[in-house]
Amino acid sequence: MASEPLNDFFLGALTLSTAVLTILLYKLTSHKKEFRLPPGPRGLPIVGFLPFLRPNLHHQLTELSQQYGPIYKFWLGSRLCVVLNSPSLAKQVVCDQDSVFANRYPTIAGLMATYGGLDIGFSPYGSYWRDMRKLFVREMLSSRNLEACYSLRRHEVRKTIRNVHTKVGNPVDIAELAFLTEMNVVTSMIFGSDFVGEMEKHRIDGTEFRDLVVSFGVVMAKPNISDFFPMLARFDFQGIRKEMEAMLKLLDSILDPLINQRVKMLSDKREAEIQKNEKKDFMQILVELMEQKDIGISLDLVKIKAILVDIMIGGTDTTITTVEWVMAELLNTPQIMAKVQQELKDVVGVNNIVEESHLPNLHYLDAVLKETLRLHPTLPLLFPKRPSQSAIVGGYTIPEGTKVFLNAYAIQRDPQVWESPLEFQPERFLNSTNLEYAGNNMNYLPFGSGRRICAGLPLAEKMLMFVLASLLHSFDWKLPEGENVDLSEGFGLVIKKKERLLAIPAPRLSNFELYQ
Ligand code: HEM
Repeated sequence: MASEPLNDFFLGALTLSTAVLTILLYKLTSHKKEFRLPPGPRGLPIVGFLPFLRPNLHHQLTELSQQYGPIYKFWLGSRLCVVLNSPSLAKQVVCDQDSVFANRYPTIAGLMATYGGLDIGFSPYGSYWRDMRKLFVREMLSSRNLEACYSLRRHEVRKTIRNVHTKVGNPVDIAELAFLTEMNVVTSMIFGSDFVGEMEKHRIDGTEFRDLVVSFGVVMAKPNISDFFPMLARFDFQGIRKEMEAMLKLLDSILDPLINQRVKMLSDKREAEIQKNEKKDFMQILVELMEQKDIGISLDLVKIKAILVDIMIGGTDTTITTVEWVMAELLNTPQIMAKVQQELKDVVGVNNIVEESHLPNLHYLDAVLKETLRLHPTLPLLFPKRPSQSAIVGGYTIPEGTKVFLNAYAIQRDPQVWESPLEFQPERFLNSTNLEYAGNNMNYLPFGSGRRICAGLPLAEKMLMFVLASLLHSFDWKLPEGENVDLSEGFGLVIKKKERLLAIPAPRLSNFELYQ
């Protein structure tokens, strides 16, 4: 945190922030009787707790709960933050007062990346968000549409299996493999099976596009001083706004021609070129929705791009990271890996390939995935919430506009909630009927809860299960000689493994044709 721009900005911030802080303190103390803020660590004048933040925020926030209790506060610059670390506090926010806490706290980079919060994830709670989310969940991710683009997912996953088969006996970087697979699956679901071909038509390089998607995630994860001191935002001390502007320009140059071509195809009514239902991609669904008047929202080019950002940036990194964590946990516990593979043998068979129709019967793999997301929630603090009015939580006042973190990481590893919480035990999910992803059980929140629960959940679950089942059914995996699995975490918005996981595949199926 203590980088050069910080030094520069401290001086400038001093004067401006003193005024803000004085007003805030006056407001709080002059209402002492009504306000009872949670306890919390003291910070420094002006900057608050900012200089003490460590890169792995969820670890630090979990440690602080041991000192200050399940609800505590701290200041980051002029911003009051409150952290909730227990299931009962979570319930008060995402069940009892969900509509009050349904607003987001978007960062400057996040807002820019989503064309000013025109997406689903960062748009403020209200009718626009409701219509966009409805369109996404009911129209794009309806069972019918997910079914309709199954052949696209299948095609890309089979390509990955063929690719891994060429690497048999050699170490494979699992995150890279998961990245290529997910990116191919996602881009083909969005743009159709010949995404690369379509891009080439418009002289766009596929690698450049993938690098751009990665860079979006990196820039969005950078701590931005302008987020803590909004008055300083126009100075853009760290150059994050500038970086984001350049990336958006590049993204526009890639997406605009692809979308415009589809719009033109539709308006020309060149039926022959428009894919039929059995292979409908998201672009086609979106441009068709643009023409419809009864969907509650008037879609345009920019809104379509904002939705695509949610899918490409929000959807891929979380999924890839989860695939890597599952493989790491399985390589670390060979007896659990053996059980997963036995199940695949029983359900799919060794003379067959995995189809999505097998997934509902893979109960043990499902439990492995759930247990992985318990120990390694990719967004451990979910998306911070912003109450639209002052609220009482745990007997304390949370003023309007506070940045509220719901610490799913702490809850999912809490010894008062989970037996042997640090052990990887998928069995705990096998016999429980109420530990689903739907966010109804406050002990388990990897996709969040309430009205702003992950909108991509049906697709995420399908893609994760399909990719994992295919990799584990087709190959045996082992670590390179002398290597152990390192389960430590890296830093970022999405919590990845610190060390890349390398694993060596060996064919598991006797029939060579199943790899073709
Ligand atoms: C392992 C995979 C994934 C995980 C763990 C995950 C997790 C999450 C979490 C924790 C949230 C915030 C919920 C909250 O604040 O209560 C969220 C929001 C969201 N996710 Fe996911 N996600 C995943 C995959 C996806 C995919 C594949 C998509 C899109 C295709 C997606 C789209 C979204 C959207 C649009 C939101 C914002 C919802 C709203 O604000 O209404 N996610 N996700």
